[in-house]
Amino acid sequence: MIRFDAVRKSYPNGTTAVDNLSLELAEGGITVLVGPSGCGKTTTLRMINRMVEPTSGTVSLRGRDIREVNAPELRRGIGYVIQHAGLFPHRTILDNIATVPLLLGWGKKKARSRAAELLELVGLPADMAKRYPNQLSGGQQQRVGVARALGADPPVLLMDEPFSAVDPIVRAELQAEFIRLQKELHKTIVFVTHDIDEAIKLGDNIAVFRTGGKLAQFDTPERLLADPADDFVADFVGQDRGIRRLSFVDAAELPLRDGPVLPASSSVAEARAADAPWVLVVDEDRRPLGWVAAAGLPDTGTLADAPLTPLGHTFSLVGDSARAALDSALLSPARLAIAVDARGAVAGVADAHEVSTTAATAKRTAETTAAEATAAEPAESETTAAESAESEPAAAEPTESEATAAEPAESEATEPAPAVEKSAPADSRGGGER
Ligand SMILES: Nc1ncnc2c1ncn2[C@@H]1O[C@H](COP(=O)(O)OP(=O)(O)OP(=O)(O)O)[C@@H](O)[C@H]1O
Repeated sequence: MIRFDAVRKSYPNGTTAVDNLSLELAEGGITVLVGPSGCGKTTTLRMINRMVEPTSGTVSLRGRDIREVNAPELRRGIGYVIQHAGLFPHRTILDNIATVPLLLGWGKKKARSRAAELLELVGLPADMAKRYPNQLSGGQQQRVGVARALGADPPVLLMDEPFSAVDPIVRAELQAEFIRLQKELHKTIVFVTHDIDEAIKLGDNIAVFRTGGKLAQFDTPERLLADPADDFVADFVGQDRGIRRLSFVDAAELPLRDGPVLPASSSVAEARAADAPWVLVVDEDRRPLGWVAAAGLPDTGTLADAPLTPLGHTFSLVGDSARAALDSALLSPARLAIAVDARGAVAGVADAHEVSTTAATAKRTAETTAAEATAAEPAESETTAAESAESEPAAAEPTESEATAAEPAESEATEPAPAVEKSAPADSRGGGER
């Protein structure tokens, strides 16, 4: 969908913002660009909608060199979301969202009805339509920013640290909402963040950049965690990557042991015979009721008479990850994770060590799957290469600073969506906000 071929961007002051970048971004997926401050993430993103022109190399969209497409036309198909949302302060929320449809000449009625749909799509109540941006919280404004970028239903969305300016709780909500939206919309999204946790949570693929604008690794989150290309990437993804990786291991792959698991009708003598510090007590359908400590067993009777300690969390063999199993083990009074099947019946137990040592096997699984997927991918389209070869050489373009300065925000249907008002410093280099 989006392809960088040997792309370089350097500035007259000698800074190389992006150095020899070759990268292919899949259609309909989220690619996250991540790395330390100043490593070239934003520059890379802005080269996709021609807010920044490469010094050399080629960026292509669906096989077409983007220099062949005039910038306004290109941007019509590319939504753009920035930190702080960059909303127009003197326009209502509805009119903010309707910006791009209006610029495209949809007519007020149709544009506003589309905006109302989008307001709902991003999870905001209809009565917010008439408010102004300063009457919304940061998280709500950010949702409006996303809605506005989706105005003309662009196939591509560029998002530059869209959730960085809100507190961690709102941020987690926005991320969850974003994942839900993407499941519905299947946009091709390029997402910039400096936060590796956010990258792992959201990315189908992650490009890790190092200072100097060099690509350090481009991989799925699973492979990034399992097999960092070098010390820089290993450091960047963090010391706890082993634990993070468990999120990508299906709980159904974990080895389980049988117990001790006993029905509440079992005798105390049977529980003692199990010779374990804790016994898991289940009902007649094997649904877990609680733990009983060997030390707390009554002298006689059944387990129904024994004092039960609450279970903590169980994990499901259907849909949960090994990470949920690890949490379950660590939070369990017996230090054992309880696996339940689709009916909620106990399938077995595992301790934290058993869960975490599956990482080694899981690593092989993830690698094999990735290798198989790569092998199965069709070769690059011949037509694409031919089309590029036949195309006219691109005309000389204004520099990005000229282009940005010269384009008044609301002048035409050609601004990157959303357009940035002249007064809004959020996305301007001189504004010092980023
Ligand atoms: N117009 C410019 N003139 C000179 N240098 C620039 C210009 N724009 C960006 N740079 C430099 O290029 C490098 C990459 O900048 P870029 O904004 O792409 O990094 P980033 O990874 O997005 O950083 P951050 O996470 O801090 O936003 C930085 O060193 C930056 O100072």
